[in-house]
Amino acid sequence: MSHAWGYGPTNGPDKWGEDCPIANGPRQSPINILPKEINFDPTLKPLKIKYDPSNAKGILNNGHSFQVDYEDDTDSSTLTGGPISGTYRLKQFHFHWGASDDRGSEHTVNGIKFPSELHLVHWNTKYPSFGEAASQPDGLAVVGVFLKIGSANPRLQKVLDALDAIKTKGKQTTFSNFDSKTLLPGSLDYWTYDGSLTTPPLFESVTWIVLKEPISVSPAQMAKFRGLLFTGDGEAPCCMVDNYRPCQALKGRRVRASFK
Ligand SMILES: COc1ccc(C)cc1NC(=O)Nc1ccc2c(c1)[B-](O)(O)OC2
Ligand SMILES: [Zn+2]
Repeated sequence: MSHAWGYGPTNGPDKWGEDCPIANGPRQSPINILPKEINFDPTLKPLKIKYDPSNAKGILNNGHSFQVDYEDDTDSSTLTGGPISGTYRLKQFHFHWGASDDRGSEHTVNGIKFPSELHLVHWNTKYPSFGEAASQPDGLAVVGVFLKIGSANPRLQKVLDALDAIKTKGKQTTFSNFDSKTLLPGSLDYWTYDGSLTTPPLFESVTWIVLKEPISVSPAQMAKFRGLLFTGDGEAPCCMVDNYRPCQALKGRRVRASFK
């Protein structure tokens, strides 16, 4: 690809392999989750999530999604337990969504797409920084949460209200005192497998932890996501929608469940 990657017809997921050969690697994400073919693994521990709301720093439109960034210079917002060993620090969270409610998630369950998927990104503190960890096989742990159309989710509202200030690519604003733990569903039951970033550079560095229980989002709230633009100020506007990668081949990988 001569131009930057994206989700359009000339720079979208089926073109990423031109610049990123790992796009066809052995542990690519996302995948379709088939619960009937998954074994409960009694050795899996419960997830332990400890987030400090004061670590929230800012919210940014990065031209592919929007992300809420966290202070990660101490162990005050961490993920431990689950399938991982050691301590992983929360770095950022972001979403993927569709142009309509029938698609938008990256992972699918029995082939079903959800309208959106939340990714909470954590890096392994055995490495000195996120940038170092991002390319290591055990570098990242991402908690994926499906969003399902239903009643308006009050926990999303503060994030949605900030989107007007970051409509175009490159815009950012301060975003403080937000407890991302409130975005999680009641149950922390999860599926887990070894995978990758779902956007270039597609590093095969992610232990995926996909929660079984979705959180709710209303159609009006989904419309707010779709009001963002992929494009920057002064460019021909292009709605930020369908910023999800299609499912990739499992290539023999095992998916485990933390629940029966
Ligand atoms: C240009 O992008 C980079 C350049 C340099 C470094 C070190 C990392 C990145 N990208 C990156 O971390 N993406 C990224 C990180 C985490 C997640 C995803 C993408 B996702 O799959 O969407 O969900 C979880
Ligand atoms: Zn993501």
